[in-house]
Amino acid sequence: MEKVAVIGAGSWGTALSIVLADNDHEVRLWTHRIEQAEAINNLHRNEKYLKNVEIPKQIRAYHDLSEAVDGVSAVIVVVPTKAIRDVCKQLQAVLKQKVTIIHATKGIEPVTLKRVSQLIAEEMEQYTEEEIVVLSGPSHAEEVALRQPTTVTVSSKDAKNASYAQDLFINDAFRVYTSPDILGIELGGALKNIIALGAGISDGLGYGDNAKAALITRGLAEIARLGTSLGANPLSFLGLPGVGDLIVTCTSVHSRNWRAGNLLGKGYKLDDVLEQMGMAVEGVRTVKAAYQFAEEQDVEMPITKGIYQILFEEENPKKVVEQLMSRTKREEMDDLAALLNERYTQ
Ligand SMILES: NC(=O)C1=CN([C@@H]2O[C@H](COP(=O)(O)OP(=O)(O)OC[C@H]3O[C@@H](n4cnc5c(N)ncnc54)[C@H](O)[C@@H]3O)[C@@H](O)[C@H]2O)C=CC1
Ligand SMILES: O=C(CO)COP(=O)(O)O
Repeated sequence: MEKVAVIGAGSWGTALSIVLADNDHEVRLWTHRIEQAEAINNLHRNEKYLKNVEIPKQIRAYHDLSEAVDGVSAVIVVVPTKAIRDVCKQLQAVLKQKVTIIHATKGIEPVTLKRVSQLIAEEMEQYTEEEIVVLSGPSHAEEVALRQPTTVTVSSKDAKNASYAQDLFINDAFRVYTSPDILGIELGGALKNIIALGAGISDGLGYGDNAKAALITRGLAEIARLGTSLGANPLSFLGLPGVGDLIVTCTSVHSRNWRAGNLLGKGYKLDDVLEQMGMAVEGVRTVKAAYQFAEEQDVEMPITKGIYQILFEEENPKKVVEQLMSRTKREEMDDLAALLNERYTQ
C-alpha cells in the first residue's frame, strides 16, 4: 500500500483516485477550491464533475497542498494543460521528498509547443523530463468511476518509473500497459482531442457515420504524420493512446471535446460553447499548438487546419467540409502505412 496525492479534483482526478483507493492505497485528492474539498469529505460526492458517483471514504480531499503531499511516494498531476505550470510551481515549493511524478493530462502548450512532461520538468527543477510518467488511453472518467473495463498505457523514459505506475494503478477493471515512447503517447493523447472536436462538428452538421469514420482514419494519418516527424514511433499511434483514444473520444457522448464540437456544428459560438461546457475542452488550445507545429514542421494536416479555421477564423464548418472533400486526388497509403512500410520492410 502506497501513500499518494492526486492533484486536481476534476472528473479525471476523481476517477483515478477511485482506482487508487480500490487498490488499497491511501489517497489524498487535492483541489484548489475549499468548498469542493469539504463536499468530498462530508458528502463523498463531486457533483459538478462526476455526477451520481459515490466517492470511497478512504479518499480524503485536501485544500492545503503541503499537507496533501506530505510523506507521499507518488504525485499524480491531473489538471488541465493551462494550469500545469502554475500547479507545478506550487508543488515545487512544498515537496520535501523526491517522489514519482505521474501525469494524466492531455494537451500541448500553444506557442512553446511543449508536451506536459516537458512543462512539468521545466517547472520542477529537481525532476528531469526522462523521469516523468504519463498515463493515457481510451478512458472516460464516467466509466472508470463505475469500474467498467478500461485499458490505458503508462509511459516514461525511465522503465522503473513506468513499471511502478503500472503496479500502482492496475486492477481487474483497469488494465495498464507500459510503453517507452512517451513522445508518441503524449502526442496521441493530445492530438486526438482535435479530431474529436471535428467528429462533434460533423455530427452537429447532421453528417453520418461515414463522415465520422473518415475523420477518425484520416485524423489518425495526420496525427501519425506529425508525430513521426517529431520522432515518435509510428506504432504508438496504432495503440491505446492513439487509435484507441481516437475511437472513444470521437464516438462517446461522455467526451467534452465531441460535445463542444457538436455545439459548434449546430452553429453556437466558441465562447458560448466553452461557457456552457464548464469543463476542460483541451482540443481548443491544442489545435492552436498543432496548427503552429504543422506550419513549422511543414507537415500536411488539413483536418487540423480546417478545425483551427472554424474555431479561430469563424470559417463556416460546411465550407471546411467542402474544402476537405475537394482536395487534390491522392493515393491513400501515403501516410501511416507508408511510414510503417519504410521502417519495417528495409
Ligand atoms: N475527464 C476524462 O474522462 C479524462 C480527462 N483527461 C484529461 O485530464 C485533464 C483534466 O481533465 P478533467 O478532469 O476532465 O477536467 P475537469 O474540467 O473535469 O476538471 C479540471 C479540474 O482542474 C481544476 N483546475 C483548473 N485550473 C486549476 C488551477 N489553476 N489550479 C488548480 N486546479 C485547477 C478545476 O478546478 C477542476 O477540478 C485534461 O487534460 C483531460 O484531457 C484524460 C482522460 C480522461
Ligand atoms: O481523453 C478522454 C478519454 O480518453 C476524455 O476526452 P474528453 O476530454 O473529450 O472528455
